[in-house]
Amino acid sequence: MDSTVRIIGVPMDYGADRRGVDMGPSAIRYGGLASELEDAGVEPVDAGDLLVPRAEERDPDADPPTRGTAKFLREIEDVCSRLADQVADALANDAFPLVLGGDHSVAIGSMNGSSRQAQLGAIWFDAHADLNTPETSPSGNVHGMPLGAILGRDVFGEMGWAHAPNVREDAIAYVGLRSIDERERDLVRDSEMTAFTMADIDERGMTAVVEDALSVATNDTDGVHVSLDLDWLDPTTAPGVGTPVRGGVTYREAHSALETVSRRHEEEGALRSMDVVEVNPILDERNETATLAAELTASAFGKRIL
Ligand SMILES: NC(=[NH2+])NCCC[C@H](N)C(=O)O
Ligand SMILES: [Mn+2]
Ligand SMILES: [Mn+2]
Repeated sequence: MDSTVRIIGVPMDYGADRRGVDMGPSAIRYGGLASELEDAGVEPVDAGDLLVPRAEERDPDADPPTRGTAKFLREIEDVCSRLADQVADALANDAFPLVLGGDHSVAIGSMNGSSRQAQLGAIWFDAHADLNTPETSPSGNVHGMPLGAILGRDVFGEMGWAHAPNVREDAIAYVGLRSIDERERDLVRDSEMTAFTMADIDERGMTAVVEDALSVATNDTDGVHVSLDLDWLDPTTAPGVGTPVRGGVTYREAHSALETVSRRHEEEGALRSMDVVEVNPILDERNETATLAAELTASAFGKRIL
């Protein structure tokens, strides 16, 4: 790959209950992101962090923390709208937008910006389906809703900052699902999305699964958004996440998955945008999860062992 990668940090934790994921962008940078990307042969340009007002500094009278059952939705709208502009600006300037979260609600902004001028497919590397809406969410946490938002489900359909009309359900593939809420299960089953669970990875191997996911996401689209939630990995390998789930992807499987993505990108220019989310330095051990996030990102951009 010969392109410029524009790094956009989003130090936001409004979408998650456990504090600390706002420090993810710094931790991933300290984990060696820029030099890893250089090793991958791309030129990283760091655009710095978006300004995210701290929860403690909000005017308590301005907006209640919970709107319906989506906590901090107004704050998330503010951040994601600005993020979408930044992502669109990067693409307009021939730079590849790489968004560092932050909790997974940042994906609403990344995918909105990335799909403004293009039909966008997506691969969702995650333990969770993130398909809730304020109506279905058991927690009210927006990091469990980004795909519900993008697809314009329930109230999100009326929210232009959330709903991304150029993202078709049938161009989205999950890889590594293993924790789905009760009401979400039917939503996933009844959707047109393709869901590869951990069981599929066990049976068929990571490479075959990711090849299929890429075929879903590139079918009749202009490019693919890769959303990498670090809780996709097993918590023994990636302990620094707020919602860990046992039985996740191994270190080597994860690299293999992103190497498969990069190979397809080299062949057909499949990748359009990416976000790396849910790294929580407070819960991490000596920054290993953030370092892993940096390494996996480099694999997606073509870093190879040999
Ligand atoms: N991006 C994440 N880590 N999402 C976790 C979501 C957990 C749960 N499904 C919820 O809606 O609250
Ligand atoms: Mn997750
Ligand atoms: Mn997620």
